[in-house]
Amino acid sequence: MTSTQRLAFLKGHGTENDFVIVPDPDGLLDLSATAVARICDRRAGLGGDGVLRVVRSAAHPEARDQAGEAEWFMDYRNGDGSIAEMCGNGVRVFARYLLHAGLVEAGDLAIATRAGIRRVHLAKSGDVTVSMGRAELPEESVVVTLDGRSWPARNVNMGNPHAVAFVADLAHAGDLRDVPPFSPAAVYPDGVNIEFVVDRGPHHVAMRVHERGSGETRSCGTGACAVAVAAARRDGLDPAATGVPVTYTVDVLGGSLTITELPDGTVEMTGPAEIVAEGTFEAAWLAGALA
Ligand SMILES: N[C@@H](CCC[C@H](N)C(=O)O)C(=O)O
Repeated sequence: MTSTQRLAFLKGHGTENDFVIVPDPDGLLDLSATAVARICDRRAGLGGDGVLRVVRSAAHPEARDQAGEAEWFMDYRNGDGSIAEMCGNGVRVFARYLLHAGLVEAGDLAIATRAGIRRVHLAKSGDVTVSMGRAELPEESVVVTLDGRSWPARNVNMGNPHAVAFVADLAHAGDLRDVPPFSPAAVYPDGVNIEFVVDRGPHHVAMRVHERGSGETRSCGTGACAVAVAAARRDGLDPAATGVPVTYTVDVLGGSLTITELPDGTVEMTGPAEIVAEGTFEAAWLAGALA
């Protein structure tokens, strides 16, 4: 594809974690980190927490081995252009786009991601449910530091890395845009997403998040899953041990997600996904962004 061809985009969000969707079924677009960062720029670009490039699995070198199970690959990029393994809100919006574009039918479908296949239940409208795989909780304890204060945190991997810190007040997360928190680079050599969590009631928590590669966002789906599993273990609950599923409501700045951990260890996430606009990139601007 040359940069002078018309390139379509859509804009969508899931609990206000917003994405620019770029359909590129044949994988022809050379989307550099710089181009993604320019597209996600909220003043000089379209604006978004990240980009969802929609590519046929068979046309993407990282997804060819998943093509037998999942026709479409979610090539997710953070707002700074970096690549991440997985995006929970993104995969719901991705599925909603596939239906919107007539590329799939409502019902059950599989989507290829860098973290492996994710199975999605997609109704014609309303919430989308995704099976997010198993959470891994390495034993080592980690510490989250922000603006001179520190909290113990739980290391949770949902395909991508998270540090979950329970705090007394979400205001302790301060202004995450100005002062990014950090956690030990030895544990997280590729960076980490950091969640600050408070209790709201039984099986009900609220979080704020600083995302690797995107800064503070209004929601993070993988983060909400990590938070729910960390909260369950803290509360002495483990579905693998009891055979009883455990559900938490996780409030985020942009809404609410329902997270259920099943006895087989898999985590299901249910939440909204909306397409809000579609258009085409202005050719001259796109040529500059892709240069
Ligand atoms: N917002 C996402 C997570 C996106 C990736 C993350 N920033 C990372 O680098 O791991 C979600 O909804 O899960």
